[in-house]
Amino acid sequence: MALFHVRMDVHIPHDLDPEVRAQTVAREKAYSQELQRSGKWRELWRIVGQYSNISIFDVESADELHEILQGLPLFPYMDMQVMALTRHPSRID
Ligand SMILES: O=C(O)C[C@H]1C=CC(=O)O1
Repeated sequence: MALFHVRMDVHIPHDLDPEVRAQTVAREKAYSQELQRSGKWRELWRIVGQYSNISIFDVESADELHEILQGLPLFPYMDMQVMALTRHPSRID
């Protein structure tokens, strides 16, 4: 098990065909909800005032996370920052 904190900033071009945009966003939603149901996409939060999110992924490896992120329909329009997480020694649970 490996936990990762991911920030995704979405930059869809303003001149992208509105139908392509709507279809891509709909596919992104279905893809992310399937991964949430599987437990791999553990947290998904909107950053207030930005077309960005903070996510926590619970996956087997960095390679698996890479596959998941590359499979995002919005991947071509995103900047991402990934941080690998490990357990803090002061945690009590
Ligand atoms: O809206 C976003 O933050 C981008 C992306 C992440 C999940 C989803 O449904 O869309």
